[in-house]
Amino acid sequence: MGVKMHNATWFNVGGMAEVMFKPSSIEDLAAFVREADLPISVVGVASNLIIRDGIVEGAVIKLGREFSYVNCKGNVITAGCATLLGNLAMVAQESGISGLEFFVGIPGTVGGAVEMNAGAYGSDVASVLRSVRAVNERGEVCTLSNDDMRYSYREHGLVGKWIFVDATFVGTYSDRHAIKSTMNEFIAQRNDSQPVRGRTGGSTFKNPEGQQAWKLIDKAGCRGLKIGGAQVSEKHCNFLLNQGGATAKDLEDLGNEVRRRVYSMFGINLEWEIRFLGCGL
Ligand SMILES: Cc1cc2nc3c(=O)[nH]c(=O)nc-3n(C[C@H](O)[C@H](O)[C@H](O)COP(=O)(O)OP(=O)(O)OC[C@H]3O[C@@H](n4cnc5c(N)ncnc54)[C@H](O)[C@@H]3O)c2cc1C
Ligand SMILES: NC(=O)C1=CN([C@@H]2O[C@H](COP(=O)(O)OP(=O)(O)OC[C@H]3O[C@@H](n4cnc5c(N)ncnc54)[C@H](OP(=O)(O)O)[C@@H]3O)[C@@H](O)[C@H]2O)C=CC1
Ligand SMILES: C=C(O[C@H]1[C@H](O)[C@@H](CO)O[C@H](OP(=O)(O)OP(=O)(O)OC[C@H]2O[C@@H](n3ccc(=O)[nH]c3=O)[C@H](O)[C@@H]2O)[C@@H]1NC(C)=O)C(=O)O
Repeated sequence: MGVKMHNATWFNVGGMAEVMFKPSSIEDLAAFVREADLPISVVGVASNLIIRDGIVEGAVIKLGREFSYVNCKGNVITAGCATLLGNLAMVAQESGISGLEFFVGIPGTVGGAVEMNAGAYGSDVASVLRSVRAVNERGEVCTLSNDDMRYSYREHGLVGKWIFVDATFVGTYSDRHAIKSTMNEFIAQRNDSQPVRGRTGGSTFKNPEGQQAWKLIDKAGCRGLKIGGAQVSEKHCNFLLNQGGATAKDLEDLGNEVRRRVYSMFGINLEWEIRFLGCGL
């Protein structure tokens, strides 16, 4: 028994969740957290996640489509945490609100972006977030300000477990055509440099301070390296790909081999940006 997870992930790998819970409202979610006597994990659309090949113990929560909505009030935009970032960027553009263009092309949800402080092309969640509502581990609904999040590069400084349910962003009024053309530029740059149509998890490692991970990986001779069905992308060597039939173990082993080679050449420990869930077989 259990729920197969691989179809729900960008890498298309992963084993079974013991329990999957899809809340349809905040009350539903909060009650589940209060009452479930199980370890809890959360997934968005798993575009930054390797779910290992064995079991994810306890309950995996994935917000239902009821959490996928965008509301604009002036230059303030509130989005449910299941909203796809591309949809958020599109609504902001149609409403003439600038600042959220960088979300176009990041294939995750608002919840995943708030957790990861997702960013691209000189901006990130920390630059545009006003506040976020979340359910804490006691099942209470709390509002956290941008300052409360204590954001830094691809992480927040919150303590404990939080399930984000909606997020409020502030942009600036601008011309719709100008916003659209910025978005088109970002899409073109990304299509040129990243394997966006592959089964991938985006950047595998954070860029070490003052360095670009891909250059270290390239110099360490890892471009195109393969383990099983997993391969370091030829196009962007900080991206891993499932080229067909890869297991989560192939991807994790390949990432660790890249880290080993980069460490032995440069003495630099690459830090995984991709998150892991569950146990191996
Ligand atoms: C082709 C490609 C390009 C990418 N480009 C970028 C980029 O330019 N910039 C960038 O920053 N990232 C990029 N990514 C990575 C990824 O899309 C982002 O990190 C995204 O924000 C993850 O969202 P998700 O819904 O897929 O989260 P998941 O991968 O499902 O989860 C990521 C983390 O967030 C947690 N999480 C998810 N939802 C919630 C929630 N509601 N409450 C609490 N925690 C939650 C999970 O537990 C996990 O720890 C890229 C990925 C791909 C595949
Ligand atoms: N399945 C995936 O996550 C992957 C998708 N892709 C790419 O995504 C595209 C669609 O893939 P496919 O699996 O057929 O798509 P689906 O429509 O079946 O859904 C893909 C994922 O996105 C979520 N989702 C889709 N639309 C919305 C929405 N409007 N609001 C909130 N969440 C949404 C789904 O959540 P829900 O559970 O609510 O249906 C599911 O987790 C393709 O181009 C594919 O290449 C690539 C790799 C993996
Ligand atoms: C994809 C992610 O975010 C990305 C984000 O999209 C981009 C754009 O802002 O900048 C970071 O990548 P990055 O530093 O590798 O920048 P990119 O824009 O992808 O590449 C920079 C330049 O290097 C070139 N490049 C990159 C890889 C490679 O193998 N060869 C190459 O020539 C690209 O063509 C581009 O001209 C983020 N990654 C990290 C770890 O910070 C992610 O976090 O998952």
